[in-house]
Amino acid sequence: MLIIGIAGGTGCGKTTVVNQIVNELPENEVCVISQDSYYKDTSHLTYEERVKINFDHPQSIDFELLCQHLTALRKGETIAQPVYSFVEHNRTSETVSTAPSKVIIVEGILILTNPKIREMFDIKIYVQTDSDERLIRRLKRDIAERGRDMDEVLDRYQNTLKPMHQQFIDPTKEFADLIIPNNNYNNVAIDIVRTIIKERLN
Ligand SMILES: Nc1ncnc2c1ncn2[C@@H]1O[C@H](COP(=O)(O)OP(=O)(O)O)[C@@H](O)[C@H]1O
Ligand SMILES: O=c1ccn([C@@H]2O[C@H](COP(=O)(O)O)[C@@H](O)[C@H]2O)c(=O)[nH]1
Repeated sequence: MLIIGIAGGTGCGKTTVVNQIVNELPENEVCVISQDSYYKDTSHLTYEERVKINFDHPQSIDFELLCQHLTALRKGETIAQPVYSFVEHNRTSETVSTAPSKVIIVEGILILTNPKIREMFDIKIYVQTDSDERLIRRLKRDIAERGRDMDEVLDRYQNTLKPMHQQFIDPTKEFADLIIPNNNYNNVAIDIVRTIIKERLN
């Protein structure tokens, strides 16, 4: 089994990179775990209280559950991956049954901040995109797909995203085996990662 961790600031293109990598690979050989599925369950809070959570701080993530799930997958067990709702800012009651596979890709802004999770990765990748480009992408995506408006995205960017990125996310670059520059679509880097995975699948 090969476990690949893909980190990088919000909007850097992690999800897009993962989709590009996975696209041409056999479906049953690769599974994807998103850190977003492991935001802590905050059902005991009201929506107004949940909106105020700092979702860019490592404490917002249930790393214990993520660690349990990765350990289970490594042992060949199927897990029930939680499904997160960005609109509700909360875990839903649904889960997705995720079976172990030869390659597991874990992606998320904070996955390299946790030493136990970091140790589980065979390859650590950091997707690097300039902050202005990330902000533009995040604005467009969150308005189109996550039910936000411009003021909300910009307030969150100034108050939490930027300081948390500087304090927690950007420093994890030093743990990466590979840094993928992603201001533009980087097909060469995608091909390299795909080649590494294909070698493992053969
Ligand atoms: N290299 C790129 N160039 C331009 N837009 C991109 C690029 N990569 C991703 N995007 C777009 O930027 C937005 C954020 O990308 P996404 O993959 O969701 O980032 P992340 O998962 O890191 O937050 C999406 O709307 C996506 O289509
Ligand atoms: O309820 C939530 C939980 C998280 N966020 C924001 O999402 C990003 C992480 O997702 P990416 O796909 O990597 O962008 C993080 O910056 C949180 O601020 C949210 O808005 N609401």
